[in-house]
Amino acid sequence: MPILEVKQLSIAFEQYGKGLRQETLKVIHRLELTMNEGEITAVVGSSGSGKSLLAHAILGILPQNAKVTGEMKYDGQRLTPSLQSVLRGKEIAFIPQSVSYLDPLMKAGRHVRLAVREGKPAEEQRRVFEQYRLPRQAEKLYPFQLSGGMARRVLVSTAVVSKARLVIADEPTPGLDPAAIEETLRWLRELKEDGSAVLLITHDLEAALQVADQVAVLYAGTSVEQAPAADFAGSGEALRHPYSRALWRALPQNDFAPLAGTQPTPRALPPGCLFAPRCSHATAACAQELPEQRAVRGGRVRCIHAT
Ligand SMILES: Nc1ncnc2c1ncn2[C@@H]1O[C@H](COP(=O)(O)OP(=O)(O)OP(=O)(O)O)[C@@H](O)[C@H]1O
Ligand code: NI
Repeated sequence: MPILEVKQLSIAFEQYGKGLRQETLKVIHRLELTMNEGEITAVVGSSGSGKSLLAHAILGILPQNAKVTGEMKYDGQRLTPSLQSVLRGKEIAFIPQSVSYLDPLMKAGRHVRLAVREGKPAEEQRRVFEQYRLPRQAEKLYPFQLSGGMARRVLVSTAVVSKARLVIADEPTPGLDPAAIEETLRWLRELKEDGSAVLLITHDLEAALQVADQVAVLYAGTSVEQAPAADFAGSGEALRHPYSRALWRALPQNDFAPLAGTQPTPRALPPGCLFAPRCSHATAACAQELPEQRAVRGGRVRCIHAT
């Protein structure tokens, strides 16, 4: 049984537009994701594709003005707001995109001790600090006194001591040098070896493929494909969606060929398939309606032409 299933997730924001008229901005459209126990699932997509909103929806930390529809299941149970609040920070751990999620008034050691679920908090915290090469004195430091590298280690330590079954890491490698990226990916692999399922959110497909078992590709607020990581190979012939193939081909070790055009914004979405305006295979039928995501060759794809 999957540890997490997201089906037909849609998110809209009620907000005030020009002239204080209320408007509804649809940003996530029928997004789907399945995660298996003990696997690393990468969610890749460019800026604004909906990666962080997906994470926040799973955790139940979307802003008040977000309207959410669709279905999420954790370990076979409906992921309701009350279940989310029970699991959050415990069975489901979050390594946020920004260190600013650390409570500015809480010392690093206490932050980690509060997440300990098994064993003695003080002992576990010291053990994990050693494991992640955090100096003993760091436990007494406030977030603003930590270096960027130390703060990342504190965030990972917090996830590790919680022994979470599901760890969601939002963009854990932005702007890091190659050694720091390697290190962060190693931490994620260790979490997996310790039995956690890891959701790795990143715009860096190359980094994702170093650790992921499955890859979900997002575009303009929807999922276009979920595929085994092994399908990202050769010229991308095993992939099912033209956008996943384009992402793969754009990598430096492949054709390095950028895709022309830009991702549409929520205010200017095309009708039908959201990728159609940039797709060389698009036909008139593509503009009819947003295709459903369906099973094709051991993966899932949202494209009427995929075979
Ligand atoms: N609170 C909000 N109100 C209105 N629109 C929002 C809100 N939060 C996010 N959005 C919009 O939803 C879309 C998806 O945003 P999201 O933060 O999930 O993207 P992302 O894939 O995480 O991007 P990045 O790689 O830059 O972190 C974007 O178009 C964004 O502008
Ligand atoms: Ni984000």
